[in-house]
This record gives sequence, structure tokens and C-alpha cells, in this order.
Amino acid sequence: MKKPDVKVVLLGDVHVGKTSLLHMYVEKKFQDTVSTVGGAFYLKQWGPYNISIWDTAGREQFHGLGSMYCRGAAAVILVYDVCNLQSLVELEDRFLALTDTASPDCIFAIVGNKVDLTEEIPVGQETEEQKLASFSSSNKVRRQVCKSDAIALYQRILKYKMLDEKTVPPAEAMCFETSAKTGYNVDFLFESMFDTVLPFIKNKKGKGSAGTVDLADYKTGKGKNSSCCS
Ligand SMILES: Nc1nc2c(ncn2[C@@H]2O[C@H](COP(=O)(O)OP(=O)(O)OP(=O)(O)O)[C@@H](O)[C@H]2O)c(=O)[nH]1
Ligand SMILES: [Mg+2]
Repeated sequence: MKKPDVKVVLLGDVHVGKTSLLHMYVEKKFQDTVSTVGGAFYLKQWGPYNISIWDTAGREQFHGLGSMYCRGAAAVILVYDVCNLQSLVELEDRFLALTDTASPDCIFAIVGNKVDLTEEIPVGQETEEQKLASFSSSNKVRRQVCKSDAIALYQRILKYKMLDEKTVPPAEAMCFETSAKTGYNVDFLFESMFDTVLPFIKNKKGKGSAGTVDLADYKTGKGKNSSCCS
């Protein structure tokens, strides 16, 4: 098997949907999951490159392994559940420090998953009674995290990492909302990440090997496929 060119890691609290996002992206289906033990590794071929995507366990008992999985990562995808504010808080309190072992120019994305569970109510258009009635009749739950909260976290991450805003992708481009259940934005998330880490691969190859990177090959997306190595 060809050595991966670059590593992408998913981090986040238990139950936020990290494994489901990967299943939906790799296998195009939403299926039952069991809470991840340790970590699992998928390989994605992206044009001429091999990208390893690491799914990690959110459970506290595996916390110590997180920094090992992040070692040398070119990108970290921090996942929270839009219906669970605490899962966003945990990203900063518990998971961000694990990324200290990632590459110094690591790229971050923040992903609010499970948007299918939320009832989007246009602000100011419904009374409290109407909102309550709509929630109870549809099994939807109220969203606890807005995209602006994720954008604010992204900006704090840049400060923590001492990254210059001008040299990294803007917050609006790196904060996503997804549903692993319906597939909403799942391909877009992963493919935007791969597009963003491409210069990283190019830089690494330029330093480490005589090979050159043909961006035209990459843009055609020829030969994209994936395999699970978990
Ligand atoms: N409605 C809905 N449920 C989801 C979604 N994503 C995941 N789930 C459900 O949430 C639960 C947890 O999903 P997992 O993908 O196992 O979560 P995880 O983040 O990998 O959890 P750990 O491996 O324990 O860290 C499962 O019951 C999933 O079916 C989503 O987008 N929408
Ligand atoms: Mg999991």
C-alpha cells in the first residue's frame, strides 16, 4: 500500500457523529455505529494523492490517545453536535490541546453535525406557543449552537495556535454544518478539506521528494476512490 501523503484527523466529543460522517462520506450510507474504541483509519485517494483520515474515539477513557492520532496531521476536523452546546465547549476545553502534536501549519475545520434534528424557525415569525407546537409535533429539537459560535471558536483557535488570520483560510470557509444522516454537506466538507490541504501536500513533496505536483490532475479528480483500513 502506498504511504499516505497527508493525514486528516476527526476529533470531538462522544456521540457527535464523527464515525457517521466518515461512513456517509466513504460508503454513502448512514448506518448504525458503535462508539469508537481507540481509532480507525480510512484511506482516500484524491487525484494522485493518498489521504489518511483518522476517526478517533470521543470517550474520555481514550483521551490519552488523541495526541498520538494528531501527530503530524495536516488538518483537524473538530466536530460538535448543533443540539448540544457542551459538545462545542468540549472542543476547546478538552480536544484543542490534543492538536499540539499536529503539524505547525495544520488547518482546522469546525463542523456542527446533526442539523437534520433541528427545527429552523425564521426569527421573529412565530410566537413561543407556535414554536413549542411545531417542536412537539415534528420530533425536532431546538438548536443549541449557531454557526457564529463556531466562527468565534475558530478565531480563538487561531489565537491559541498563534496563526495569522491572513495566512489561513477564513473562518466562514472552515465552519461547516452537516448531517451524517441525510448526507447534507458531507461531501462538501471532506472535499473542501482536501482542496485546502493540497498546498500542504505540494509543499511537503517539494521538500521531501523530487516529484512535482500536477494540479491539473488533481482538478480532474481522476481516480478518486477510498478504502477502509480500520
Ligand atoms: N439524526 C442524526 N443522528 C446522527 C447523525 N450523526 C450521527 N448520528 C447518530 O448519533 C449517534 C452517534 O454517532 P457516531 O457516529 O457513533 O458518533 P461518534 O462521534 O463517532 O461517537 P464516538 O465514537 O463514541 O466518539 C449514533 O446513534 C448515530 O446514528 C446525524 O447527522 N443526524
Ligand atoms: Mg465513533
